Amino acid sequence: MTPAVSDSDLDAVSSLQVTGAGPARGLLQVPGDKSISHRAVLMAAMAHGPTVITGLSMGQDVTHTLGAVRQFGVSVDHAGDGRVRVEGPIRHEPADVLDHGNAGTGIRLTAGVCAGIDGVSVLTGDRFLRRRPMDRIAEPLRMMGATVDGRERGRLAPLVIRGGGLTGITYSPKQASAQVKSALLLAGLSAAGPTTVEEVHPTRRHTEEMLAQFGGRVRVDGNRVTVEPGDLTGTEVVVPGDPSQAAFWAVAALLAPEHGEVVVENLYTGFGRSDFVNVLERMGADIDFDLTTGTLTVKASRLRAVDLTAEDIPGIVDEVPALAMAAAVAEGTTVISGAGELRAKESDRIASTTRLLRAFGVQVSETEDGMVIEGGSRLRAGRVDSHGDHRIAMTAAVAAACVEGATVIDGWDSVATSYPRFAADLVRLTGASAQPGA
Ligand SMILES: O=C(O)C1=C[C@@H](OP(=O)(O)O)[C@@H](O)[C@H](O)C1
Ligand SMILES: C=C(OP(=O)(O)O)C(=O)O
Repeated sequence: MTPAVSDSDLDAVSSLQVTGAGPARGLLQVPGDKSISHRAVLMAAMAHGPTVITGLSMGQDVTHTLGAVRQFGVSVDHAGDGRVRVEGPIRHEPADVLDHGNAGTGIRLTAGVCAGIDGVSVLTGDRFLRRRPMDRIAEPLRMMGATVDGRERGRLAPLVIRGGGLTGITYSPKQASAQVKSALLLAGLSAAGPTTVEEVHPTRRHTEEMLAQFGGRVRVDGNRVTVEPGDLTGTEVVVPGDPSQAAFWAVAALLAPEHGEVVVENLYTGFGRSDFVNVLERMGADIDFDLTTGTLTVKASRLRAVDLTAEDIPGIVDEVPALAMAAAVAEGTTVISGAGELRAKESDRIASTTRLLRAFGVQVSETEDGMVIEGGSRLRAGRVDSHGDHRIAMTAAVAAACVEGATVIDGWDSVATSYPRFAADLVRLTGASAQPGA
């Protein structure tokens, strides 16, 4: 008999062993959206008057953002169930180093806030985050007038920012990156004159949407977004469920040809986050996303290969590992290209996804900006390393749940950055057993 799994015990294990039972079946709600949660906390900290946030992500990434805003002397009252009261505004430089853990969104957006503060801020993170490029925000923030330094000539964290006295700029980021856009818009709130970001490919619009909600003056015109300097006012924020987390359950319903059926409720329905639904539809999945309720319904289907190119990537940037696993069981060869940005995530996700698929017996080759996946595989249990990347670990877990035998996932503790209790949901929805791995 499988030992009882306590909900949170498995979050902290460094290796998780999953013994498969079949595809996912059932109804669930996923954690509050991580992107929206970071922004809600930062804008609440910048705003005048209290903000009450409900449904906040309880993952470590967002907990680090809450820790960061406390360093600015902002009051944070956390009820522990995703309900938080934050009362700003930030009035001075942080009292200590801002530790963002594993969170790229956390450090880059907070850097934008720090650039607007008259004082010095030091921002850092874990060994994975300290390897990720920061020049993408450092360069434009310098153009606005901040002093930004860091390791490797200001390219890597720890970053040291001396902010204040900014001037608005018009800037076109080289990458399609909502993080870069958001860092500049947050800095622009305290700049002299408007700040405009022009995107090559449109990216998620949470910052634009939430600035408006906090009373900021923001204009969106096609791929151009402009913020005018001004104060924010505290408000109420209800964070919907995270579509990127729902993607794992969609794939978990589809990895076996029969029996899978998952319903995920209360998801964010706005721009740029549910393109994985369209991709799975292109692959032949029986999938429906109700935009009025935010309910995603996925049923077992025979999948076919798909070509994913640079145009597709910004809308599925965090879902590629899960979609690649779906492609492994689809009929035909899937080609993913134009995905070079994936090399700058928590892990080099082109390399780590390729290794992940191979561990399950899939034939896959890595290219400079993507991968070629031979479909029609019968997945087999193996041993996988997450490389410190929650999305690799969660993709491995849903695949492991659908295959016979035991799979060990090393680096499982990375999952707590975005989805505490993922293992408990996995056990409930798939009938798989999960225990600490040896
Ligand atoms: O703005 C955001 O909340 C995010 C933007 C994306 O990163 P990039 O801006 O680097 O593409 C995404 O990968 C990340 O998980 C969250
Ligand atoms: C890339 C991600 O997040 P971040 O950049 O915030 O670390 C992610 O969650 O997949």
